[in-house]
Amino acid sequence: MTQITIKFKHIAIAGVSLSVFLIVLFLQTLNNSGRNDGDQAETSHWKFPEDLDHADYLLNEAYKKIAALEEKIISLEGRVPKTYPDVNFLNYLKRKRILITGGAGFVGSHLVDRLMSEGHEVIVVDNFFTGRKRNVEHWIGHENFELIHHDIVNPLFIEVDEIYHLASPASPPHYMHNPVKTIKTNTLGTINILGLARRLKAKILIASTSEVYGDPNIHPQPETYWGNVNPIGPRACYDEGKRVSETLTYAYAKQENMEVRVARIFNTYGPRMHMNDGRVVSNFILQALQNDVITVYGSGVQTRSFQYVSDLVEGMVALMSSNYSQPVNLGNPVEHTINEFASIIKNLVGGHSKVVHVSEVEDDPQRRRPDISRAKQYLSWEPKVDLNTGLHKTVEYFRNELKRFKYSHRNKFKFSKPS
Ligand SMILES: O=C(O)[C@H]1O[C@H](OP(=O)(O)OP(=O)(O)OC[C@H]2O[C@@H](n3ccc(=O)[nH]c3=O)[C@H](O)[C@@H]2O)[C@H](O)[C@@H](O)[C@@H]1O
Repeated sequence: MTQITIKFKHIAIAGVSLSVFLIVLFLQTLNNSGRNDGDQAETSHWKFPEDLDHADYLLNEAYKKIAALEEKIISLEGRVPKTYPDVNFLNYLKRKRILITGGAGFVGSHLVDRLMSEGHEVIVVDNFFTGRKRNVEHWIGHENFELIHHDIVNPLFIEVDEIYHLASPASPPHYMHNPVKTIKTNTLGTINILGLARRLKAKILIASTSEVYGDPNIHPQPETYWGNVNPIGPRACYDEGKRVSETLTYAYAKQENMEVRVARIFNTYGPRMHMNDGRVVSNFILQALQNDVITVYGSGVQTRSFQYVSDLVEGMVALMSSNYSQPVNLGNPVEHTINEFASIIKNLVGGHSKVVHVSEVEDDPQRRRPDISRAKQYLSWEPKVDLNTGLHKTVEYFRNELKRFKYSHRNKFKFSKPS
């Protein structure tokens, strides 16, 4: 049935194209004969007004036919069933209604995929500041999926069993773009979502960050470390925002007797990172793919430990289903300097990019590596995807994104190269 419909569509489109072609040909002939006859206006038998009227009439008729065919195509397209990724069937006892705030973002959308494929009902709430409909478009229309355009700074009233609260910009250039809004999202937004969880008696997982440790004096960082954050620096809107978010979570848990989970997420990368994300993984890969200079901020001896997004998602799901309510680090403990990371990307992508050192970033944490003993002990979780495997997938993703941008006129002006 689908094939017949598609064939019919092609025939219809071919028919419309042929009609348009014949009409244009006819009009051109008319026009040419008009011009030729005009040269010998005195002797000609050309009846200009009548012919023009007739051409108008034909053109109108053609427009009508095209409009009718277009309508037909739209109605036929509506009948072609959309296919979705496979999902398990869960009976009503096991199936949960799960809210993911920020579910159209990079991490959120991978979590959506995981929970949808398990067979749950997933409701995504996103204000699309950094999230994109494209990240979840493969679920739009699915009976278990709902997408709500909403900013969590305003209260939200829906009915769910569990909440993953991820909504917040996470990349430094994004969260510094509007620091007040970042603080509002992580304070007012978190209060609204905790309030919702309290009303519904729903279990809630808060996405916190390694940034609560600031520029750490203890290495690697265990969850018991209280951190070293500059409260008035450029990163404070996010670092302090997330610290307040954690404080609120435990205040609600104690006062309202709620079940809470807190994931401290370390540097995460993978497909669906935004082209304009601005974090080191996407910047370096895009620079290498385009043979631009690879920009290392500062000396490049600062370190990070990178985890692939599927590992993070597994960690979050394990944390939610555990009985453990204290904060848990989710990250990959394999640590690299940024200089090393630049070489890794350059070797992986190839090309002839040069690595250059540009000015350092204010308050840039100098060392970061998670101590994941807690996650191992309480969640039996540890990362599985090594850097090489994860980066291969991510490079492939960005290669395709660049092709999309090259051939899509719509996107031509949207992507500004990382600098
Ligand atoms: O990726 C993440 O998950 C983390 O990213 C950021 O933290 P940050 O480690 O500063 O992330 P990047 O912007 O990717 O920077 C990593 C290091 O690379 C450097 N960098 C970044 C970009 C670039 O083009 N060149 C470069 O040398 C930075 O100066 C920094 O030392 C966020 O603040 C965290 O919330 C988040 O958990």
